[in-house]
Amino acid sequence: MGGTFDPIHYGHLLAAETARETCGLDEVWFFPSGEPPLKDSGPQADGASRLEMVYRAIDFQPHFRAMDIELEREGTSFTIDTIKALHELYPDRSFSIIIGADRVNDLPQWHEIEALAGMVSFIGVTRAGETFQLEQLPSFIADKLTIIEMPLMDISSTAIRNRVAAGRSIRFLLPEKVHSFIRRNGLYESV
Ligand SMILES: Nc1ncnc2c1ncn2[C@@H]1O[C@H](COP(=O)(O)OP(=O)(O)OP(=O)(O)O)[C@@H](O)[C@H]1O
Ligand SMILES: O=C(O)c1ccc[n+]([C@@H]2O[C@H](COP(=O)([O-])O)[C@@H](O)[C@H]2O)c1
Repeated sequence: MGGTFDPIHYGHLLAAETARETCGLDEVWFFPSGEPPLKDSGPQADGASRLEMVYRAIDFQPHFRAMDIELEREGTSFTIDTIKALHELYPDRSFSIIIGADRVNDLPQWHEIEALAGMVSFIGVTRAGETFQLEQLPSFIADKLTIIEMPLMDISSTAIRNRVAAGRSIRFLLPEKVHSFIRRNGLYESV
């Protein structure tokens, strides 16, 4: 499960856990993007902080791992490059990409999407405020896509950053260990 994770929140964690359970995944690996593709602006927090927040969020979860694979790579963090690297490192594993409904809808715009669809399957998770536009997807994507439902959580990293900048509470939108890291380091206090 890739993401900007700026910061990671309970929407990400519940999507991952629901996908793991529903699709019988062995593990979920979280990889924060270095330079997210298709986003208008880059992350506000640096890569090391976003990775640290992921580590704190998944602490003690035996089926969750965090990877710095995209933070170590230069340039735009295209998923296909990550999957190629993971296939080299773990040739006996097969991979699924977990994405929310917003990302499912923009799959046709992903870099080298035909090749990517040949290498992975996609798990699309419901997201509050987003509707799947499945009829827009070419069959080579639709054939590799499983849609699953999670209890909807109307949480986004943008809303969390805006709340911090406005001096509002972000408690219970993300794990307490992430919350304390944000407060201690003064993250997101200005927009
Ligand atoms: N509340 C949520 N429910 C389901 N999926 C989510 C939710 N929030 C994020 N996702 C999914 O998690 C992945 C990573 O998302 P990302 O890190 O961009 O978070 P975000 O909350 O969308 O961030 P931002 O508000 O900064 O755009 C994406 O596939 C996204 O669709
Ligand atoms: O590879 C691509 O072209 C591509 C385009 C858009 C999004 N992604 C990946 O989808 C994941 C979620 O993206 P985002 O922007 O919602 O954080 C993250 O791992 C991105 O690198 C990948």
